[in-house]
Parts: sequence; C-alpha cells; structure tokens
Amino acid sequence: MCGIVGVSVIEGTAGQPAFDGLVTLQHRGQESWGIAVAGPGGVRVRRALGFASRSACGDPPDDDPARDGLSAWRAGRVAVAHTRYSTTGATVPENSQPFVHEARRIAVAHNGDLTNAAELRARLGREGYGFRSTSDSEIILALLAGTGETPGTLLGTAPGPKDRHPADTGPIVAGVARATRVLRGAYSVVCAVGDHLVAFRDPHGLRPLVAGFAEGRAVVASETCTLDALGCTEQREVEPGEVLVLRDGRPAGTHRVAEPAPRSFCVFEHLYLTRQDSRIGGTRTGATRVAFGERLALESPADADLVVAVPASGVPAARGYARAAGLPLAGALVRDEQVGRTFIEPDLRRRERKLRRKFSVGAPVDGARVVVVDDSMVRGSTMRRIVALLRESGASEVHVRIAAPPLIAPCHYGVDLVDTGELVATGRESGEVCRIIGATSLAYLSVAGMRHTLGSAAGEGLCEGCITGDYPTRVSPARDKSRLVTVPAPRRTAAARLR
Ligand SMILES: O=P(O)(O)OC[C@H]1O[C@H](OP(=O)(O)OP(=O)(O)O)[C@H](O)[C@@H]1O
Ligand SMILES: NC(=O)CC[C@H](N)C(=O)O
Ligand code: SF4
Ligand SMILES: [Mg+2]
Repeated sequence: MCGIVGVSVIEGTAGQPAFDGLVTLQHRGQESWGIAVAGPGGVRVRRALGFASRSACGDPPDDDPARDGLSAWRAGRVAVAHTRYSTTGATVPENSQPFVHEARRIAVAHNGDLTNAAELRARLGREGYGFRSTSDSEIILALLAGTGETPGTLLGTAPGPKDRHPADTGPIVAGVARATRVLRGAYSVVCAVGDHLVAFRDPHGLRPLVAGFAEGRAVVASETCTLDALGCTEQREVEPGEVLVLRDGRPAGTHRVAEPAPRSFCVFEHLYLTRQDSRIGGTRTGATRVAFGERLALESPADADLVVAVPASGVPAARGYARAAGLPLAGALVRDEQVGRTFIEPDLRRRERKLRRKFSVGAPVDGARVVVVDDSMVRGSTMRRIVALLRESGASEVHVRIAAPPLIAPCHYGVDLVDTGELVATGRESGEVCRIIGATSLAYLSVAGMRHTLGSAAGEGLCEGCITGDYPTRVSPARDKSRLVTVPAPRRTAAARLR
C-alpha cells in the first residue's frame, strides 16, 4: 500500500503541506515516513521509523534552530513524502523513503511493488549502481538517476544556471518513458526533479494516484482525502501509463508514455485500504462499503438481535448490513486509537501484541445473538479476538459476516500478502474457518456480489489476484519479501562511491 504525496508551489514552501498531506495517509503505512524537499542548494531529506503523525514535524516552532534543522527542510518549492508499509525489504531505516540522489537532485517516493526487481537490481548493480537499501523502490531512483558511469534515464535534465530547469519538459517525459519501458509490476510514483514535480503510474493503474490543484499549489497523492485536506478543489486521476509534470504549482506537461494495457485497479483499495472519505472514480469508499454490507445482508442473513461493527474500517459495511437486515447497530466495541491498523504491521509478533490492547467492549451484549461485521478477514487474528471478547461480554451467539470474499492468494503489487500459509481462508472451507475463529456461523460476500456492487460484472477494470489467483501481469509463483537481500552485492565503482 504506502502513502505518497508530492507538492509543487509557486511561492512559499512545499515542505509543510507535503508533511500535512502525509499525515492524512497514515493509514497506508505505519513503519516509517520521510520527506524530501528540493530547493536552492539541493535536496534535503528527513526519514524516520514509526508514525509520521507522531513526529515532531507536525507542529514545530517555525524558526526554532535547535530542532535539528526542521525549519530548513521547509524551504523549497517542490517536496515529495512517503509513509511506508513494507512489501520488499525489512523495516529498517535504510529502506524508508523517499530515496534521494543528492548529486542529481532527484527524490523518489513509490507505492507498489516491482515484479522484476531482482533482475533490474542485478543489472543496475553490474552497471555500477551502489544500492544503499534492499527495497525495490530504490531501483526506480537508480533508473532515473544512474551513476557517474552509467547515465540514468533522466540525465540531460540537470538544472541549469540559478538552479532552474529548462521550462521544456520534453527531456523529463522522455526520461520517465525510458524507465517505464523496463519497469514491471505496480508503481505509482512521485518524484522531485530539481524544480519539477513528476508523477507517473504503471500502465495497469494497479495502485491509486490522484492530482489536485489550488491557487498556486499542485498536489499529487495516493488518495483524494489528501487533496481535500490541502484545499485542492480541482481534482483528477493520474491516468495509468501517464507522466504528469508540474512546476510552479501548476501543470507543465502531460503525456502517455506506456502502451495501453487493461486497467486493473486493486479491488482491496475499495474493500479496506483506502480511507472511507476518499473517492475512487467519484464515489466515497465509505459509501461503497455500506453497499457491500447491504449486499452481504441479502446474500447471508442471520437470525440475530443486533449488529456489531469492527472498528475502524468495518463500520460502513456493518452500517449497510444493519440497514438491509433491519437490525439495530450497536456500538459495542471500542478501538484504541493509539494502536493504529494491525493488519499492516510487518510481523506476527507486533500484530498480536497490538491486537491484545486494540479492542475492548464499551457496551455489554448480555444474552444477545450478535452479527459481527468486518470489511475483510486476512489471517483471522482480529476476528478470533473479537469473537472471544463478545462471548466474554455475554453474547449467546456470534455470527460473523465479512464484507469481502475470502483472500486466498498472494499479492505481488504492494500489499503484504506473501505467505498463503498465513491466510486463514487458503485451502479451508468456511466451516473450518468458523471453528478456528470460534464463531457460531461465518459467511463472506460473494465475488459476484462484490463485482455487482462495483458495477463490474466480470471483474473488468479490477485486479482481484488475491481473491481469484488470476493476476493482470506475469508474476513468479513464489513471493519473498527479502528477495533483494540475496541479489549479489553490486561492484562499487569509484564513481558510484562518489554519490
Ligand atoms: O484477519 P486479520 O489478519 O486480523 O486482518 C483483518 C483485519 O485487518 C484490518 O483491520 P486493521 O486493524 O488493519 O485496520 P482498521 O483498524 O483500520 O480496521 C481489517 O479491517 C480487519 O479488521
Ligand atoms: N506497499 C508499498 O507500496 C511498498 C513500497 C515498496 N515496495 C516497499 O516495500 O517499500
Ligand atoms: S492481488 Fe489483491 S491486494 Fe494485490 S493488487 Fe491485486 S487485488 Fe490488490
Ligand atoms: Mg479492521
């Protein structure tokens, strides 16, 4: 998943709006965050492990020099920022983004996962690029920036006198086009190139990317909630295969650089990933999830007294289920807001530890027959915990309804569904899963019901890989999050060391 933001302004600084925008994307990644600001004198970058929203950058005194140069990174009219949910490479500082090439003044933030990362990294390593991380995203920077010996695709776009690039965006567009010719898999990218903000997206449009405009300010982000928060009234999607160049807070050029391919937008963005006030194709995902819940109630009713929602992202589906079933919606469960999302935690130990304190019962459900509704079930850990809590608080029956079909296959495009052995529904009938989570009954939304709700009769326009096992691009059967660790260390040439 990951959240990315890019900001270009005509005056003032891009750093603060980029940081403020990043905080609206906290739900897309909790492992690390970073921001790079391009201004006179080069690119400044700050990266740290943990939540962006809990860092000191949110509210520092504007001119306090003691704060580790915090005010310095605010200077500069182009900024890119990233909040990470890892899919390739461990949760370590060197894998946090944006990745920056100081000498070429390029900073890159990427959402997605490259399916040919190992092959590209080996090739770029042979050509002399000195990788500093084990993330696939650094490959995009390597392609664009190159090394002293091997020019990157963006070489030739270096800033001219007075730190300004030529107004002609042709070389940047051509450079991105050359890079996209070799990239495979999912990539939504924002990139600061001198005083340009450049955004581009893979030809299938697997991951989201939107652009918005306000007076003197252009923003590119993963979701529309960021555009809304930054006051962008004019909004549009960055099209699959498009490169959009922005400068001085407005568009400077747009081109389609990749061959057209069937659109394959991640269906899990509709089901769970995206914030409920963000819009996909003009519809708020909260409204879509209400409709999933209504459909689920029609497909799988339950003989029950009340509906309980699993907060946070299960709430709209539960509201829809309750409405269609004619049952009261009880706010029985309380979520500890400090814990954040648990599914996107990078390892089992952290997920389980956080889950233990994430939920509690706010209103007992003594003797009631309860339907508990969540937006999705992945490893089953959340639901096992919720069912136990509801039984402890007196529920006589707990019927589980999931407003998504079972997830049974890995994701290759930026969601950390790697090991199918971890997925509770893989190779199991729903009866067996029901026993594992301790429920009275269990039902999922059907694939047909999901598609019908999204107005896509046969799943056209969608990636449903983790649900059906059919992927829109060629993928290797095994998916290993550490796969770049084993790619031989590149030969460090003198030029590469100079970076
Ligand atoms: O079956 P599991 O592996 O436990 O994963 C499924 C749960 O994970 C997600 O919630 P998450 O805690 O990530 O975020 P939320 O609080 O925003 O709903 C999703 O909404 C389910 O509740
Ligand atoms: N979820 C993502 O988009 C992750 C981006 C990149 N593949 C990483 O692991 O850092
Ligand atoms: S495999 Fe699943 S999570 Fe991955 S992009 Fe496709 S629908 Fe989304
Ligand atoms: Mg949840």
